[in-house]
Amino acid sequence: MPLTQHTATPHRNASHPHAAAPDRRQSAARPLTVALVGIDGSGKTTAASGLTTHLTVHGPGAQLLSNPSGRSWLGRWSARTGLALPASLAEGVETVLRAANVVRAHAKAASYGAVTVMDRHLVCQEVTRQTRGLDPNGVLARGLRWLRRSLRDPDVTVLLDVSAETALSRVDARGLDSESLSYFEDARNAYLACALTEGWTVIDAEADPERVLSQLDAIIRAALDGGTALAR
Ligand SMILES: Nc1ncnc2c1ncn2[C@@H]1O[C@H](COP(=O)(O)OP(=O)(O)OP(=O)(O)O)[C@@H](O)[C@H]1O
Ligand SMILES: Cc1cn([C@H]2C[C@H](O)[C@@H](COP(=O)(O)O)O2)c(=O)[nH]c1=O
Repeated sequence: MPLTQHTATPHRNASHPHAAAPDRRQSAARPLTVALVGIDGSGKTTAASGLTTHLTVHGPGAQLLSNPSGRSWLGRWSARTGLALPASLAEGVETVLRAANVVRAHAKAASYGAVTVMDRHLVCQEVTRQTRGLDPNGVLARGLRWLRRSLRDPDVTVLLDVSAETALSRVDARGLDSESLSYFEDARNAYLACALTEGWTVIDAEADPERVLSQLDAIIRAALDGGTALAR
């Protein structure tokens, strides 16, 4: 199934350390939502956090919203209890949680005056499902597609691209979970196909974190300057 995406002086928010109120002097900048996507280990969380801090310090302000599926939570629960959900049930839970988190993030982004950085988006779950060979016409798959059509696309979606080998070595070094090289290869190909169809920006995320950050900063500045962000 081909995947398509139809889809300063910061004031710290005590409830979210990465949320900063937009600088009033600069909040004339139109709000912009950027979603970072890519295979596990591509550096989304590292880049999203660095970008949010950078935009908070240098303007125009940013908030970081993660869109997790609860995989790490489920993994920890399994390790603690010695229980494991059947794969299909676990996948269902992940899909529902991802969808709920994305809906909540979009609601928060809509009322935020500066840059919202999203770590993952709905397409991540679609790529995961496709790579795992799940039914593309099941209720959850159709629900994800409906949600993508219903929600406004992020203004900018950036694919952090790394080789399957790099992803595998980073994920192995992190030691939280494990995946096979072929899983990463398939998932990477699915993301690249999607980027081509949707015209996403693809960046080389093999580079060191500072270089990744400077590429992202340039993309955001161009989008803010060039009017990619739509007036709301
Ligand atoms: N540009 C980089 N160069 C080298 N190592 C990196 C880079 N970016 C991230 N890493 C490291 O790779 C590992 C995975 O990074 P991170 O958690 O940011 O990736 P992710 O895409 O969010 O992964 P996942 O989707 O599995 O949560 C971490 O140990 C991180 O320190
Ligand atoms: C594949 C897989 C991943 N994890 C961990 C590794 C990542 O940090 C997060 C990604 O989670 P998300 O909710 O999909 O954003 O989950 C894991 O714990 N177990 C796994 O099998």
